[in-house]
Amino acid sequence: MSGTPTGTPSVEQVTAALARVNDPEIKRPITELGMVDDVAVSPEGAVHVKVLLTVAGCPLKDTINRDVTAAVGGLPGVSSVEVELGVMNADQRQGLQETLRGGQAQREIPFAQPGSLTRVFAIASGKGGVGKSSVTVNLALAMAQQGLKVGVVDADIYGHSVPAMLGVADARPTQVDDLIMPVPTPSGVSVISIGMLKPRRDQVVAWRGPMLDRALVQMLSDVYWGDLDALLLDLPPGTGDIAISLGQHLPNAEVVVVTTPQEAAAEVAERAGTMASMMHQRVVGVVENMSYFVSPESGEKLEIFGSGGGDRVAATLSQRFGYDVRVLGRIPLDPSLREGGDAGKPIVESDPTTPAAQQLLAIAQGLTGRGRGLAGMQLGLTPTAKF
Ligand SMILES: Nc1ncnc2c1ncn2[C@@H]1O[C@H](COP(=O)(O)OP(=O)(O)OP(=O)(O)O)[C@@H](O)[C@H]1O
Repeated sequence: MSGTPTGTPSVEQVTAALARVNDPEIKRPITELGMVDDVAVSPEGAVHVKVLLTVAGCPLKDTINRDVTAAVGGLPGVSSVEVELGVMNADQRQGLQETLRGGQAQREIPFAQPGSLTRVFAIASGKGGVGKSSVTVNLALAMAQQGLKVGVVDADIYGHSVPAMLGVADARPTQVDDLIMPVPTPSGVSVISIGMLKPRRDQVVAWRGPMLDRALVQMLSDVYWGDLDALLLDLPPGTGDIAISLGQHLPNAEVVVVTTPQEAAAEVAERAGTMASMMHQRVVGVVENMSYFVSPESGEKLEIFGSGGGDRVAATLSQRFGYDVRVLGRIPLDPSLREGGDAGKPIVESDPTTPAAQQLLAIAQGLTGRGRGLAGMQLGLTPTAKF
């Protein structure tokens, strides 16, 4: 489409430029989401754009303002850009929700639908503190580095540490009526945490089965995840209510069991793996974390937590399930892994050449690189599970 006779862009050309601006949370063009309310171009090339935010006080309004200004300001003949920010009314928000739900009024878990192309990985452990959350965030980032669209659900009611590890500790999700936007993180993965659903951040969660179940379903169905290639869930340690709920709602989840080399940790990890199998989920492998420490002085490999835990869990689960459960990788103890987590910059991003990061990158590759053949499929014991 050509511009106006005076050389200024037409409204259509401005709109076409706006179609290249994505809403930072929904990750779709603002033009598709009904967010562009008005476009006007003066004969002198001054452009006025009215953008409707989904909610008042949208935390990302500055990003939207900047992206719109940059997209329109780059057009030839534009002398100035004025962005007016408004807020959607109830009807417009309703329309947005319908667009996002693909016209479906009913809320459902998209990842449990037949034909869903999202790989769901549940990261489980027998006991706390073995590094399950660290493994989850690093695998998520490693998969994002492979070019995949990745979401993370922090379902660990005891320790929701995932947002901090991803650099969004204090973020709260934007809510458009009853649709929740996952929080975008600097590394490109989106996250929602059970901690974000609490009315107050410092509130202690004392939820029992049904409330936890509702919280899990909410994180899976009320959150607009868009088209994800992979969804990773950080489960609470052990074999509690969340593990049961997950088995019921997402039987197609592939379970990764994290353990340390220690005998006691391995024993409870076996229970967590067995629980997943009872819920008809497939255990795709074992990650042995804190496997060893290389002394910086002598270069000696010190087995601080003993040895053999990963192999033991893999052997026991293989024997119990009658299919091969492999050790996917062994991650050494590395202070920079902890520091990366504390700083909100996981090690695969902050220190990717370390042996720990290399192991995590290889584990992610092993999980996603495998085709969608039989090896990646759930056992097929439930009618809902198709992959
Ligand atoms: N390989 C490692 N090297 C050094 N520190 C590690 C390693 N793995 C985990 N850590 C550190 O150990 C602590 C516990 O890890 P993390 O929170 O990931 O465990 P978790 O199993 O998710 O615990 P919880 O279930 O209690 O939340 C964190 O401080 C983390 O930085």
